[in-house]
Amino acid sequence: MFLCAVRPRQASLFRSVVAAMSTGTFVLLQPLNYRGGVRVEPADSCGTEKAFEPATGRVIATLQCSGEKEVDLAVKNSMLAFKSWSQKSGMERAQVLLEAARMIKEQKDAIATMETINNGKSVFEARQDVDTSWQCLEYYAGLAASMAGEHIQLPGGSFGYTRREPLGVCVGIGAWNYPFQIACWKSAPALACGNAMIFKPSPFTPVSALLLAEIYTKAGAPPGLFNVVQGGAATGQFLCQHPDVAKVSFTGSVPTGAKIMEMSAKGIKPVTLELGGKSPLIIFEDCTLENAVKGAMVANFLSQGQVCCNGTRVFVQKTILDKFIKEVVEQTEKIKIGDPLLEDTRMGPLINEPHLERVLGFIKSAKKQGATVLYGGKPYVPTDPKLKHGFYMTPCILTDCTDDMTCVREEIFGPVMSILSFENEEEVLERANDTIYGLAAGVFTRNIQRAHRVAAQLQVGTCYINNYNVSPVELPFGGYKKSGFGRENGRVTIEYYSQLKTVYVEMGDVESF
Ligand SMILES: NC(=O)c1ccc[n+]([C@@H]2O[C@H](COP(=O)([O-])OP(=O)(O)OC[C@H]3O[C@@H](n4cnc5c(N)ncnc54)[C@H](O)[C@@H]3O)[C@@H](O)[C@H]2O)c1
Ligand SMILES: O=CCc1c[nH]c2ccc(O)cc12
Repeated sequence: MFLCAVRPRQASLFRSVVAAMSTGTFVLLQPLNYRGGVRVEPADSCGTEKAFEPATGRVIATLQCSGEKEVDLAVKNSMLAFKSWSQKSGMERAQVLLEAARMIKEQKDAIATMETINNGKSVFEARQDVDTSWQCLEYYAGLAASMAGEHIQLPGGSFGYTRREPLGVCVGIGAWNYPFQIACWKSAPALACGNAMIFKPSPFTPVSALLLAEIYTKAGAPPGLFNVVQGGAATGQFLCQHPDVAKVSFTGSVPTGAKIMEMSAKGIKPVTLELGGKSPLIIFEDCTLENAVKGAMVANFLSQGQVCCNGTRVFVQKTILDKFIKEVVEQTEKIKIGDPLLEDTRMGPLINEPHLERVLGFIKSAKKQGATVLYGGKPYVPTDPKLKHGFYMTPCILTDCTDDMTCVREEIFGPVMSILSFENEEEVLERANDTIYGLAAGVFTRNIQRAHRVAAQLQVGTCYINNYNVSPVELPFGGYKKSGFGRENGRVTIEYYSQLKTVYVEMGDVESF
């Protein structure tokens, strides 16, 4: 039996314990809320939620969902931290973020192991997520000191200037697919701008946000600057409705996003919504086929397909359809499914049983509607007996798909690639844009004019040319249409975590009536 984490001064012990950890051994024993720089049990609760180890199907924790009182305590505590933090210079804030980034880098394997145990993604991928996480902290540390306003000369020697100021206590609400990374992508710009943050992870993945909270404290953040409250929808509602919360940044589904927006509207709070997608990936006959095939795999099977921006509608030009299908099936057959903590595993289990059933249900309905299951799409039981109750399935390739099928219209959030064919550019653009979503898109072609022409016409927040699912922190990420608004990452995100004050300075006399 292992504890999930230890106090900051025991961090090296934590690293060695976690590094030695194997699938099926982990138990959560410590409190899971974080307030005032320490782990705490919630002051009150509104029910419980179970967190699983998806690889084995074991329950690793039963969470107490934080009630209204606990949420209020967390907000009050964060307001105190905000007072001192918001008065610090950008350079001072940067020092804390840089130290936290250094500690994340140092504990990369331990954090990735924990993420894998709680989420099910392969440890190979989880390490990449941790890299993008510390990079995000470093990036916003770099911007913190350069946050500045303008000086504007006015008639008669008068002038004005603007100040970029923090918002206050911001709430981050996360999805379960990138638990640690989402916590970093929200907290790093928030803290860099001088805000405090209360983060609520998905109840399915409560673990890694706590590791981040402990790291921030150890890096020198004042107690309360980054608090964690655990819980589900009710806890999320208490947070969004709290009058002293200044902003909500949400990552999750469209229906929940709509509710968050409604609650925030009542309190006139700004929101960032990072929602779902059904992104098109367009493969032209003049592409480099090998790259296009790899791109389609990355666009569909990373994190067991549980990625919001996945390119799940794969449009392939008719002239290369057969070659593409043959190659993509060959590559998919090679994906090693199994224990996500093993170094050579590339596909672990899905997040939980109901989600696995839901994904398999989409495949069943695709068949009914006339699609062909060319490969996979079945429950999978690894040979290792300890994994037999895990939530595994084989990656699925669907062909003979049409634009009106459910598998082509709805977000599946699992390893299911729908292949569609097209004749020409004009036609494919119209079909690619025929969706309520607008998170991302991809285009594979060696024709440079075509690549940019297509990118310009796709109604999406991110368009990949000759690659897919690469998210460097320097580039803004977010949606068009029902995939949300606001951005994470990139310089622009500073604007989403700050407000602009204008100061007018009179150099003459006041003119009266
Ligand atoms: N665009 C992006 O950046 C992005 C990233 C990851 C996931 N997603 C999307 O997230 C979805 C999968 O994640 P999920 O199942 O965790 O989504 P979800 O909407 O069910 O839950 C997301 C979070 O919202 C909380 N929540 C649920 N109801 C709430 C309410 N009424 N008020 C406040 N909080 C509430 C949940 O507890 C969880 O923390 C997919 O649709 C996926 O596309 C989007
Ligand atoms: O799952 C969708 C894309 C994504 C990957 N990592 C993160 C982190 C934070 C987000 O809001 C979205 C994503």
